[in-house]
Amino acid sequence: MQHFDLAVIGSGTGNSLIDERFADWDVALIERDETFGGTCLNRGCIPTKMFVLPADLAASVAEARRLGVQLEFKGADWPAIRDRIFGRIDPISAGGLDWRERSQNVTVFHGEASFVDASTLQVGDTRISASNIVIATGSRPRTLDVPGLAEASDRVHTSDTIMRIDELPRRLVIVGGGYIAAEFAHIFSGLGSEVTLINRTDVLLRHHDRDIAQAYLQELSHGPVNVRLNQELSSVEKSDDDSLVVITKDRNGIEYEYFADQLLIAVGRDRNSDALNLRAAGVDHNPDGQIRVDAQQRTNVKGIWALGDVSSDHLLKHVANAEGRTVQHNLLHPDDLRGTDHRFVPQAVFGDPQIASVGVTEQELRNWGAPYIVARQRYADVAYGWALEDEEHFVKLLADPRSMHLVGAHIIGPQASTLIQPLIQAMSFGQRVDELARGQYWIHPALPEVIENALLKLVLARKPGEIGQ
Ligand SMILES: Cc1cc2nc3c(=O)[nH]c(=O)nc-3n(C[C@H](O)[C@H](O)[C@H](O)COP(=O)(O)OP(=O)(O)OC[C@H]3O[C@@H](n4cnc5c(N)ncnc54)[C@H](O)[C@@H]3O)c2cc1C
Ligand SMILES: NC(=O)c1ccc[n+]([C@@H]2O[C@H](COP(=O)([O-])OP(=O)(O)OC[C@H]3O[C@@H](n4cnc5c(N)ncnc54)[C@H](O)[C@@H]3O)[C@@H](O)[C@H]2O)c1
Repeated sequence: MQHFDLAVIGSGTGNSLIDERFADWDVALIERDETFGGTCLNRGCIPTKMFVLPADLAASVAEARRLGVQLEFKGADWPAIRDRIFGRIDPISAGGLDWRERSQNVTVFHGEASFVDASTLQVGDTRISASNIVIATGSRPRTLDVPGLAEASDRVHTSDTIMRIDELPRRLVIVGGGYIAAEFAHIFSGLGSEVTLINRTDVLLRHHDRDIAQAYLQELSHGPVNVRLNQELSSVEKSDDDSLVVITKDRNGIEYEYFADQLLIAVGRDRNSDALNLRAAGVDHNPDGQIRVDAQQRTNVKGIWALGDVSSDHLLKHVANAEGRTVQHNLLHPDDLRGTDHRFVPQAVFGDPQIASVGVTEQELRNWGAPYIVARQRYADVAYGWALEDEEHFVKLLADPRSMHLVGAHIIGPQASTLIQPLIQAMSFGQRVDELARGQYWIHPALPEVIENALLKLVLARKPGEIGQ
């Protein structure tokens, strides 16, 4: 049996952690999928955002009209967009595998890894052992089990397959109300599909601050997407003209029918720990399959580490990357272990509108009974917002009135994912609201003035009894 210094399971973030500092380690990298490089590259963050940009351009026609510029949307060439995107991504994935297979010290195993014991893995017919094992197996789309879904599988998709379809569907039904539903609703409605989004509750983007989630729902409902709330998928049939008939039920048992060409299921993700035979290694996990790790990314079994979607509370690539850096450091410096900083994890939804957030929501602060001050700043009330003729969008900031540190920042509107960065920085480095607002220039009349003004409102919101240092 071949022995390695390190075995890494999963070629997403797992592959990135094997850098030149491991040049004198004998490493095994195991991947079960045909494509190399994991979710973000092949079927996640990167292709979705490459589709979002053309959708943004298509949607800008309506924006332009409001500003007196007559643009015309003549349609989207889906095959050309798809082939451009995957014509870029697929070679990166193939090139990554090729490069890895030629690495002197790394052996790539193609197959599904499972534990035989705490230091032994089975991959197909091959058995290997390793002094350290990193589990970086990610997550996969959750599927639903309703009648008719399997029979219609050629037109039922998850985020794994929807981006590769042959043509832009005339009618797309999306089931789900989270990140993936929001981003694909924008992509397909922007490019010209009739999109119906069905969610089982009355809240979309449920983990976001309630004001932001409500504003998003309002805007989506008044835009090109047909939003249907409080309905659950109950079955799928085919109509006489070969359309998909998506049948849902509300809480009173009333049935609804939607006709579609394609159906996208976006109801969350399951962690890829079920195939690993964790019991053989004694690795602890939660009932939902989330592998338990400490701040140093160690499982309960010495020498077994985990990172990314399979173990993290945050299913986000920047978090997987940060956890990967922790594992790298800790493998290389076993006497000087570091932890991953999960204090201020930002996230952005690249829908229309964009949403970005970091820190806690107002609802969380209320539930905890924590003191807070809040400021809301509309885009409409800063100069660049005038240029945008913006009416709906805003920044919402939450701070601790005693320390004047930000505890939450939530933005809905143009460039939200970029605007939020100075707030993440301030929270991470412990800058006070007043320092951030007045300790630097804010370019006039650029859009970040919406952040500056929100910060100034927070300064004014502090009552005399709440003066900090
Ligand atoms: C549509 C979509 C859009 C997204 N957009 C964003 C975004 O904009 N920003 C963001 O931060 N995050 C985004 N994410 C989330 C992000 O893609 C993930 O958080 C990230 O890719 C997780 O990385 P990972 O290394 O943990 O897992 P992965 O990249 O999924 O890698 C795990 C690998 O392990 C392999 N594997 C699993 N089990 C085994 C086994 N037993 N043996 C061998 N190999 C195995 C898998 O095949 C896979 O290749 C998005 C996700 C999706 C689905
Ligand atoms: N921009 C980004 O950073 C980005 C983009 C896409 C995905 N992601 C990551 O991927 C994760 C998964 O995304 P997601 O959108 O699949 O999950 P999600 O957890 O964000 O949303 C799942 C949605 O499905 C609904 N749902 C669950 N079960 C259902 C059922 N049986 N019937 C109908 N609806 C049901 C839920 O109410 C919820 O609205 C996200 O949590 C996020 O971390 C991030």
